[in-house]
This record gives sequence, C-alpha cells and structure tokens, in this order.
Amino acid sequence: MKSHLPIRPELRDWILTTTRAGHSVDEVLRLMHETGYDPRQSRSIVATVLNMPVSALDAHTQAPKVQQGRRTRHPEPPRMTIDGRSFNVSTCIERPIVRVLDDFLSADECDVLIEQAKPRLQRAKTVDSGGKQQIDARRTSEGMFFGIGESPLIKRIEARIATMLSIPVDHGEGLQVLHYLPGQQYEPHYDWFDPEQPGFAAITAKGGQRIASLVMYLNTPDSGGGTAFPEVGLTVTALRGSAVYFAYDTGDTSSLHAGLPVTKGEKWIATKWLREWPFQVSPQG
Ligand SMILES: O=C(O)CCC(=O)C(=O)O
Ligand SMILES: [Fe+2]
Repeated sequence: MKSHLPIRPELRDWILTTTRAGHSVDEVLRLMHETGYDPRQSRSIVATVLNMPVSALDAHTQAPKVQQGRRTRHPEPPRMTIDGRSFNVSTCIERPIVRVLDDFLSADECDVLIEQAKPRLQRAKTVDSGGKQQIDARRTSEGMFFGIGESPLIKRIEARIATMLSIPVDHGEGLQVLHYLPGQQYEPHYDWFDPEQPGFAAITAKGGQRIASLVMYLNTPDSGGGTAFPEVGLTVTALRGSAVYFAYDTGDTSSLHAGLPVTKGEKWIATKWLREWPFQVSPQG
C-alpha cells in the first residue's frame, strides 16, 4: 500500500539523497524510526518516494536484516595511540572503506609471529560452497591459525585491534598467518560470505557475516606481494609492520582484493577477520 498522505518536500529530498549516497533502504527506515516515524507509515512513504511497491521494499530490506550485527569503527587519521603504541593512518579511501596503517606492529612482534607460525604451517584453504574447508588453486600460500588469546603476544595484538576498531575481541576469528613464496598469490576475492552460496548458513551460523579485515604485513617481500583493490586501482605495498584495514557490507563488490604474486623473496602476513556477532565461545582475557 502506498502513502496517500502528503510527503513533506524536505523528507522526500532527504530520502532521495540518502539512498543515492549509497545508504540502504533499511538504514533509511531505521533513521526514520529513530526520528519518531511509525514503521508502517515510513515504509509506505519510502516506497512512494522511490516509486516502488511496498513489496519490492521488502526485497531490499531482507538482505540487510540478517546482518544487523555490530560494525567496526574505522581507524581515524592522522594517528592513533593504543596502549602506548602509536601508528599513522596514512591513507583513507571511502569506497571501498580502506585504511592503511603504518607501523601497526613492531618489527619484533612481526618476527615473533613468523617464528611461532612456522612450525604450524599447512597449505592454506578456502571455504567451498558447502561450507567445508578446501584446497584451492586460487590460494597457493601456506597458513595457520592462532587460537584467540593463545599467547601474551596474540592477546596484545588482539586487544590493539579490538580497541582500534571499537569491537570486542570475541568478534574476531583466530589470527591467521600466511606465507607466500615466489609465484604464490591470493587471487581476487571478497572476504564477506556470499549469501547465495549453499554453505552460507553453516559458515555464518557462528558469528554471522564478516564485516571487516585487517591484513598485517610481517615482512617486506623483495618484490611484488602487495594487496590490490582492483575496483579502485589501489595496491597497498607490503611493508613489515604496516597493515591494511578494509570494511564492507555483504555484497560490497568494491571490496574486491587480491594478494598479488610475490615475484622475489617471500611474504608473510597475519590476517584478522571480524564478524558482526561474537564468534568465540569464551575468549581468554
Ligand atoms: O595477501 C594479501 O595481501 C591479502 C590476503 C587476503 O586477502 C586475506 O587473507 O583475506
Ligand atoms: Fe581477503
């Protein structure tokens, strides 16, 4: 049912500008609700302004509804200091949301992470359409996962990430360390899980959808190995201690990214993926 009430021109303009700026219909409805609009009335107003039936509005609001969990706060330039460690937020992109962090980890933290990961490396896997881990030719590196809070160093890094992004430690998947040799890469992909995939329900049953990623570089490859965002033509240089943060909603195709092939030397990274709901049963610390 469409609204037969007169719609104030300012409200009409606001709905149009907000949706054109990329905000979801769901978000528009939430904001209207917050300002005191009756939900049924606001649905009918939004449908009228966007010239669509209210039933079509439902299709727009269904996807966001399943991912109403927490969101990360994006690192703020120019500089952040957390627990005595200062680092620059040296590059910011808004679409996709990307932040480059210089010296997020100390050289010593990088070295220790590599040493602790080395004996536990295995061929890195991806998640198949049934939700199972699989060996994948698109991802040829070796990797391992640390448990949440498994050592004082891991705890310290997880606490730094949680404070920086204003999200509890238990929203994080275990820190993954990856090792790439010359020729190895991680082909373009999204970190969010595709709701169309049959395995989606299983992968998101715990923790819900992924909402952000932090890729930390543990060494500087001699050549190659940057992280590319092809939709914006950006390649972040892999530099020991620096990191790239990116955040996304489900379906955000601008967040496409790739670990470019290492052409000389090797590459070590640690990745932290964040979920919209708590992912850990009982995080330590
Ligand atoms: O290797 C990289 O630079 C990117 C890694 C990545 O995309 C991931 O771990 O999800
Ligand atoms: Fe990724």
